[in-house]
Formats: sequence, C-alpha cells, structure tokens
Amino acid sequence: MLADEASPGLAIVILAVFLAFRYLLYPTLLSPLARIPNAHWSSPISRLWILGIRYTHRENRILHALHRSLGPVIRVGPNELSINGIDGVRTVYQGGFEKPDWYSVFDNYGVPCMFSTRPAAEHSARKRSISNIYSKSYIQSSQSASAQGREILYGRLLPKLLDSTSKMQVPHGIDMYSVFMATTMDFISAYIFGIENGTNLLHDEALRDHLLEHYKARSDYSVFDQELPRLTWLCRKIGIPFWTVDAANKELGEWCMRLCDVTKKASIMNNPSATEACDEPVVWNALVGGLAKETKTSGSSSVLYPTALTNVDLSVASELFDHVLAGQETVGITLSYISWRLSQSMDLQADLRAELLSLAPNMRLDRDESASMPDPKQLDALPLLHAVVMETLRLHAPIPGYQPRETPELPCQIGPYLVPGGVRIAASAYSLHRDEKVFPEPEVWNPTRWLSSDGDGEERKKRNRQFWAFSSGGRMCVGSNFAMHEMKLIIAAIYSNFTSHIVDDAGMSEQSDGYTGRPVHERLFLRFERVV
Ligand code: HEM
Repeated sequence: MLADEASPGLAIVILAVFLAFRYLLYPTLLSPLARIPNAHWSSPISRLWILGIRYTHRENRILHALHRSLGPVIRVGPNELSINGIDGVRTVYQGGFEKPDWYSVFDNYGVPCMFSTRPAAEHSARKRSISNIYSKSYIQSSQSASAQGREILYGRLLPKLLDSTSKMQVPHGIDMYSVFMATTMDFISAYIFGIENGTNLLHDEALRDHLLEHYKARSDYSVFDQELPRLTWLCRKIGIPFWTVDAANKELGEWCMRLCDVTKKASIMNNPSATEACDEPVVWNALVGGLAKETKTSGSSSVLYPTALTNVDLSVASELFDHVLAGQETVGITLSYISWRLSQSMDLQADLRAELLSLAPNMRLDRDESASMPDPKQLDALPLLHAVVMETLRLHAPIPGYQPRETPELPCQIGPYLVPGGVRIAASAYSLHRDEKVFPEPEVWNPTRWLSSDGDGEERKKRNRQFWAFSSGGRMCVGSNFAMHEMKLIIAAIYSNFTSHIVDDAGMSEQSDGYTGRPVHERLFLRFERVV
C-alpha cells in the first residue's frame, strides 16, 4: 500500500532528475560543446536567444561583435556553433560537411534542386550537367550569352537610361534598384530560357512590380519554415496558413513553370540549328540533356533516379526556379550598391570611364545609338572595374548571413575544440569580410584595397582567401562566373555612356541583417547625364 502511494512521487522525482540532467546539467557542463564560449548564458540550454535575434534581423551584427570578444568559435544554441576565420571555414566548407535540413525549404514544387540537395553524391550528380555552362571559359566564349547581353543592354537598358535624361524627367531620377532587378532577371532568364522565352521586365514594369512584391513577401519565409519546421507544419495542418508567403510562393512557382512549359514546347517545335544564338535556352538545354544522359547511362541505379529521373519536368522546373531566384536578387542588390557608391565620387567615375574606354572595342554608343560588345576576357581583366565589384561584394555582400552545415558522424577538430557529429555549424561573409587584420578599416568602402599596387602579394592573397561572397568548397555559388561577367558588363555599358548622381538614397546605408542583405527601403533614385 505504502509502496503504491510512493511510486507516483518517486516517478516525478526521477523524471525531474532526468530532465535536469538531460536539459541543464549535460548541455551546460558535460557535453563536448560545454568548453566552447557561449554567445548568451542560455545558449547551452535553449535556442530562444538565437531564434530571437534571427527573427528580429540582428544576427549577423550581434554574432560579429561576439566573435570579436569571444574568439573564432562560439556556441549559439544547445547544438549550434558559429565560426569565424579562414581555418574553420576551410575545415567545414572545403571539408565537404553536408547541408542540414534547413535547406529543404528551397525544394520547389515538392522536389529538390541542386541548392537544396543534402547528400553529397546526389548533389554532385546534379551539378555535373550544369557546371560547364556556368564556367568562366564557357560564358566568355558563348555566342548566345553575348547576343543576349547585347539585346538587353542596347535594346532595353541603355534606351531606358537615355529616356530618363530627357528634360521631362528632371529632377526625379529613376529608381535603379527596380531597374537593376529587371535587368538581372532579364539576363538570367535569357541565359536559362533564351531571349524569346525569357522575361522582359525592363519593359514590363507592371509584372516587375508584381514580382518584386512577391519577393518582398518571402523575406521572413525562412525563419519559420527553416527554424521551426514542425510548428510551421502544424500551423498549416490546423488551418493557420502563412498566407502572404504561401500565396507569393505559389504565384512565383506558377510563373516559372509557365516559362519552362513555353521553352519545352519551343524546343520540340524548333530546329535547333536554325535557332538564333540569342534564343538558345543554354541552361535548359544543359539540364534536360544531362538528365537524359543520366537516364541512359545509369537508369534506375542512378542516385537521381527517385528524385529527378522519375520526375524530369518537375525536377527541371525546380532547378530553374532556383536559378531565377538566386540569380536575380543577389546581382540586383550588388549593382545597386555599386552604382550608389560610384555616384558618390565623380573622380572615381572619371577613372573608371577612362579604363572602360580603353577597351577595344569599347561600349560607347555611336551617333546612331548602336555599340559593340567588348571582348569578355579584356573586360574581366580591367583592374579598377574588378576592384569596384569586389569591394562592393565585400562590404555589401548580398548573402551576408550564416550558411549552415552539419558536422559529420565522427568527431572533428574545429580550432581547439573536438566537436561531435550532427552539430549545426556556420560561418558568415558578414564577419569574414570585416576582419580588420585582412581588411583594415573594414567599414570603409575602398576599392583600392583590391588593386595590385596596394599592398604586397601576400596581403593580396590573404584578401582573396578571406573573400567569401560566393561561399567556398563544393557548395559554393555555381553562378559566380555568370554574376561577375554580368555585373561587369552592365556597369561597363552604363558608365561608358553616363555619369550618375544621387537623387534619393534613403535607406541605402542600412543593409538588412539576415541570410540575404537588401537596402532597407529597396529603392535608389539616381539621375543620369549623358557623357558627351
Ligand atoms: C552577386 C551574385 C551572387 C552571389 C553573391 C551569390 C552567392 C551565393 C552563395 C553565398 C551561395 C552559397 C549559399 C549557401 O550555401 O547557403 C550560392 C549558391 C548558389 N548560387 Fe549564387 N550568388 C550569386 C549569383 C548567382 C547566380 C547569377 C546564379 C545563377 C545560376 C546563382 C545560383 C546559385 C546556385 C544554384 C547555388 C547553389 C550551389 C550548390 O548548392 O551547389 N547564384 N550563391
């Protein structure tokens, strides 16, 4: 009888002791992570603090400040670390640590794309078919990329800037954030689908505004779906949908699916040898061809069989949807910051223009407003243009935030600490790009730090090693060469022909803090003057 009465109390005591050990004592004092400095006193026992600063868009700045005082490895949650410094980055990102489930939110239409794929073997198989068409040598020699660039720059962008110089427009200027978002979507969609089937957002302002609204709605998407997937799933199940986000995703998804369908139909009807260079859907062709080859060579034994080969149309659409999203906003943000920074110095614009006009042929418009495309290799080798782009990507990285990976099953050494498997670990371009030992006066935008005359060879090597705007290792940005080529081309076309002047730059100096970093008001009004 006595034993019966005591047992519930005893069970509660045992449970309390177990819970105290499991959730307080072990993570705080006994876990292998207990030796690592805590970002916050609650970090070993709860994710609340890190989720709070992530949700309120303060993570990059706060963790950067904490790394400065606590060192290159800090514990931000019970099972989550933040690292800073090139050694840790090499171990994690060049070491092939896999992505965690955090990235599954980037599956589109319910199927994975290369960006969201977690297992390394599956990721490599996806990358095989497209890495060639995104390589520097391919892009620089592609007739299609050149023809598409010509049409977008001379047929759409420069006429728009010329219009903006008319007397009627003065003094309001033109919203270059919106214009750059249109230009970059036109560029990436032309390379993916061909110019005929891609977008023309430079002309279609209504569609541009509509799509940009949807982009905006997605900006908080990540925090709930990525950090609290079960809670988010439950909310949806019981009828509490994330209306704006779900609707925005659905509509963007349907829009991209239409582009894929039109391209597929055109590829069936057209004779490829009769297709104009600018109409070649370079990425679509490579992807569809790659999946067909994989089916032929490996069939049902391929790692891609269950997710892609049995579902080719959706798999292609998922991949391409990711490219239009990844390839537009990042480049658009960077171009906005480049033109904002250049608009603050007429001397720098004059130096840049002198360099651009040294190209043979250069991009100066003739009397009849036509012009040539430059030699891509010459363009790439211009030192000041390169320095301006690199410095902008350093200080205003469009993906400044934490890029999570997971430690492998066997314990690994991160700095002085032995870290067990299954721990989320991440570095950020925001912190790496603000290391004053490598980038003196890190908050100052100073392109000369990238010029060869500045500093000795060792210093330059250090800067290049620490540059992380495109990440590093096997999961680094596949579009980095496309982005660099596109940005240089667009800046060269504009500044060979115009000077730019700030009309309204409110919000440009505050870049949002998160995985993606946008100018807070997402607008930049500039006035252009034709160079005579
Ligand atoms: C300035 C422009 C760009 C920047 C700064 C940038 C940055 C990045 C970064 C940091 C990552 C790694 C993210 C992570 O692991 O969490 C990434 C991946 C990726 N980016 Fe970019 N990107 C840019 C332009 C582009 C363009 C034009 C494309 C067009 C295809 C693109 C497509 C991708 C893809 C597909 C991945 C996933 C790669 C993989 O998982 O193997 N990006 N990008």
